[in-house]
Amino acid sequence: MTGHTWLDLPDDSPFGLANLPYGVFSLPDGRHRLGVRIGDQVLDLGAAARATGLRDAYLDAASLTPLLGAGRPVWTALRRTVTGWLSDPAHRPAIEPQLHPLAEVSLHLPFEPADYVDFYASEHHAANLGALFRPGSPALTPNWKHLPIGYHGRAGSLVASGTEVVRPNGQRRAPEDEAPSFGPSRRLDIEAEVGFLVGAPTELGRPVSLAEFPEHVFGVCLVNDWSARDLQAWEYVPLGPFLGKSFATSVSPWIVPLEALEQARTTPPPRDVPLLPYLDDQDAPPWGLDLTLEVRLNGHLLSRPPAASLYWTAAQQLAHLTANGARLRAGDFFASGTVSGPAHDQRGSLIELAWNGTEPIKLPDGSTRTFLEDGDEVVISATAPGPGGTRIGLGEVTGRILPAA
Ligand SMILES: O=C(O)/C=C/C(=O)CC(=O)CC(=O)O
Ligand SMILES: [Ca+2]
Ligand SMILES: [Mg+2]
Repeated sequence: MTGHTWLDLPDDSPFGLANLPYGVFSLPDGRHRLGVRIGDQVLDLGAAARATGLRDAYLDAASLTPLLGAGRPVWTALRRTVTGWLSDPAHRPAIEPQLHPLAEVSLHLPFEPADYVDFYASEHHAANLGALFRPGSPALTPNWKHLPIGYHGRAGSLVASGTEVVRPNGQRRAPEDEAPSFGPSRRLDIEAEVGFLVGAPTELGRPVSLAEFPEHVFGVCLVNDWSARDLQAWEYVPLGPFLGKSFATSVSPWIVPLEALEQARTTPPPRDVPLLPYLDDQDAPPWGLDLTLEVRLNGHLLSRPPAASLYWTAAQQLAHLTANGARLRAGDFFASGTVSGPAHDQRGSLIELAWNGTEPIKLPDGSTRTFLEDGDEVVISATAPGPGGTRIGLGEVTGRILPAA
């Protein structure tokens, strides 16, 4: 799948032929179109199909959702077609006019979200949050190593990267407060996560096995699960996260196909307890992913969370999500949970990096942060190993904080 492109592109481009991520873009006419990123350009898929005589209704859609529903054989054939367009010089006259510089297009949320689930796959993150939210109790709850814990998020609050995030208002009660009050969150945080886009639907009642993961998951992107820690800490017992996380969840614009992450696949950490058969991946092909995330606040690198350290894989999360027969729909989306590695500079949230406000982070401009301030901009990016020592780019998910309404 690598080979050479007729485009003028360095061999080590993170957006070369080995990647070819999908997104949705618009030109000044405002119409949403499907695109594939190659280098710093976007190929208009619908226009390329027309120019080459390919009749494929999925490519004329305004979102990825119809293509998602078509399933793995269609995804594989399309990837082969696009690779041919960009590598065979015979296609150049038809394809080249359908390329647009990235700087001249607007990027959008590339799918219509169906359901959204957020998991909790990092042992390091779970142990840190356990220590901060539940001091005196064991760091991990008794179920943690037996099942991938998750909660249903708010699909309608998924937003495109670059969408400004208004500081949420809500109820909060600090330990020293006698009663709760209503107002702007004072503890606004980020969570650096990996997102997984479904893909081929299932019928109600049919679980998806570990082995079926690639038949149902189309690709991978980046997520910032903005979290108001003060709202969360007061509201979450006993039903879990609610308004503290449902005001905005930012999604990166490029969905990297699973095929592009073949070299990134890795064995997850050793399991400490035997797993029930539907989750036991000892003898299954591994779905750990060696993605290195980078979290920047106002341009300053805060941390490099390693997704390879996640205890639960996305294949296990999907198997668990459907174990009760819950069905999948095209546009379902799930996130890994905050990616935090064992080291301090691998933590994926500010509550961990600044240890609940007790160890403020120093920024190069001389200021410090415990949580986000109005005007702060957060950028989460990632790369993965690609063929022949190259890197696959996942792009970035960005957002800036606006003052509360
Ligand atoms: O431990 C808790 O009560 C809460 C944890 C989180 O806020 C994390 C969450 O959203 C799941 C994750 O991203 O890992
Ligand atoms: Ca989260
Ligand atoms: Mg829903």
